[in-house]
Amino acid sequence: MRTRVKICGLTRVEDALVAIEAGADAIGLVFYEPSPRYVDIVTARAIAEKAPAFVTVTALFVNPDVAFVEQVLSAMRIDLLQFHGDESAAFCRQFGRNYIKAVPMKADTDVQQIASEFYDCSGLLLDTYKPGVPGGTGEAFNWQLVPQTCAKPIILAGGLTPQNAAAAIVQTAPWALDVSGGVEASKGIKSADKISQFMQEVMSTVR
Ligand SMILES: O=C(O)c1ccccc1N[C@@H]1O[C@H](COP(=O)(O)O)[C@@H](O)[C@H]1O
Repeated sequence: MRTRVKICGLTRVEDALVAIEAGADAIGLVFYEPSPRYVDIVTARAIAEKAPAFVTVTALFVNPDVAFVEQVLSAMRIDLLQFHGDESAAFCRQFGRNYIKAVPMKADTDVQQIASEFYDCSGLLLDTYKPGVPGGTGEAFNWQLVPQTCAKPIILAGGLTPQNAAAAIVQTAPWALDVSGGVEASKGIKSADKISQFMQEVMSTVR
């Protein structure tokens, strides 16, 4: 089985088309204004419209207002919500949509307990913990912290690149990888070459 791939932080239609053509299973739109990958609703809708069937359009939020999430949901096709802040399980599930929850990984993070708290999530996205930075750090965490079994699908994130994607899969056997900065040419702008290399590395590790 090939490990699934989400390419996050798309800010341009042309980058989304490259990601989809390369075989991305999901694309991510960042609705968090401080991020260099932030997309406004008009741009996000133009990107989302390009996603064919079976490519999951994901909306990423960090501690959003309920009204803002609802505004995004009513403005375009969104298949999956990604919460990357301190949102509670009750907050995440109130929209009645499939969602994934980011987990900032520290040495003592209890992933099993979080899986039980977020029992209805579609996956836990394990990302690098960095004080004051909710995500998109471009830094990997200690993959030995990834549990070998979990009640929820594990999505590995944080500092993934074409150079470490295959090792990440071999070492952690995740359901999916989530990459943003590692396939960029510059902040917010994706590199077609890096996306292609990343997907080739993932495809080289079919299990
Ligand atoms: O990409 C961002 O700018 C971002 C901002 C706030 C929260 C999450 C963000 N991105 C997510 O962070 C991880 C890892 O990113 P990277 O590959 O290390 O750059 C990934 O899940 C992105 O979706």
